[in-house]
Amino acid sequence: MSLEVSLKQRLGAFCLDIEFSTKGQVTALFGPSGAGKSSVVAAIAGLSRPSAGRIAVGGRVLFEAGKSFVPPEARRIAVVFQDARLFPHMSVEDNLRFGWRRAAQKADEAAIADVIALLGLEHLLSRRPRGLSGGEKSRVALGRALLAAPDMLLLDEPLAALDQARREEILPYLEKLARQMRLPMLLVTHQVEEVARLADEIVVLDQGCVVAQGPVFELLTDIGAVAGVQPLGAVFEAAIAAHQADGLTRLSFAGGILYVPGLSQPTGTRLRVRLRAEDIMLALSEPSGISANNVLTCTLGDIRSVGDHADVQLHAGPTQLVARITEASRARLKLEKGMQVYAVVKAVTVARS
Ligand SMILES: Nc1ncnc2c1ncn2[C@@H]1O[C@H](COP(=O)(O)OP(=O)(O)OP(=O)(O)O)[C@@H](O)[C@H]1O
Repeated sequence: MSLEVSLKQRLGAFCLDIEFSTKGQVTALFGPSGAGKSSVVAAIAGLSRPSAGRIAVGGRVLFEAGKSFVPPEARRIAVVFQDARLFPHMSVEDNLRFGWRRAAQKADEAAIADVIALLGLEHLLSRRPRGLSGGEKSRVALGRALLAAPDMLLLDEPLAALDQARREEILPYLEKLARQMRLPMLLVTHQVEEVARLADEIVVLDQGCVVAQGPVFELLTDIGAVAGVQPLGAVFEAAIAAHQADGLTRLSFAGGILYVPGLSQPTGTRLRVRLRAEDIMLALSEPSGISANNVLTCTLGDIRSVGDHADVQLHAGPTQLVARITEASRARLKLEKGMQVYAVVKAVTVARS
């Protein structure tokens, strides 16, 4: 389903002038604090009225300046905020069922059971929000939003209020959501790791404007000054090729083979892999006698100097990677575009398919 956003809006001294469209299943709205991300969410949800522009979801026009303004309750858009905003006087189950009432639909018990199972809420149903952990509250808020049967889910920094441990607890649920539900999502975040794990497309905002947009696979390795989503690092799809006797799992991807500590999923499972720029070292000849499990043969692409380090694009077959090395190393290795190099990968992160 497509999301088309074009809007102009003055908020005090701040000017929002936004134009983007996406067909991604999960689109990340990324940018520094104060870039305008929440203001865009508010406009899409119908919580504010831009002075100019048009907003459409799946071709259905929700706002067109001077012509139409669909009120928030009729937009079929659910929003999950970082503070969960549960009803304190209702049990978890009643909070969840409230979604159905808002959507003015008859409760579909099978759908409710599915969402409860998806988000692992079975043992919390009779509890009140007050006693729940931050991660549990976020899961209930997600469940309530899903049960409103929206056309699109807006997630406004749903993990921002959580500590690292709670984030790790809820990220797998978001990954499952992204994989199992066909529901398009717009995820507001300023965490690259969340983008890398969840998103297909990114829209980068700065000072009220869109400064870059594109597929996650491209933008997270883009070393251009504007687009660069820091910290840089490649994200790409791989499949489990084999579980080896030495305990490692072999992954194959379009640019080669990677070995990771044993995974539990069966052979053939498709996964998303992240290789951070800082976790790649470069060598001019194929290294031997090293502890790293992964060495990829690559061709050098563009190189960009940033202070005392250089960001180097690498092509492993059709897969684009990026490495961050010191300027001193770049000079010593006399790196130039088109050279063949060996990328020694120090760490591989495996996320959802
Ligand atoms: N109603 C308003 N009146 C005046 N200024 C506003 C209003 N709403 C937002 N702003 C300003 O607009 C700018 C963008 O705010 P917004 O909350 O959209 O940014 P953000 O990218 O979501 O930031 P964060 O990541 O910190 O949540 C900020 O400078 C904010 O102070």
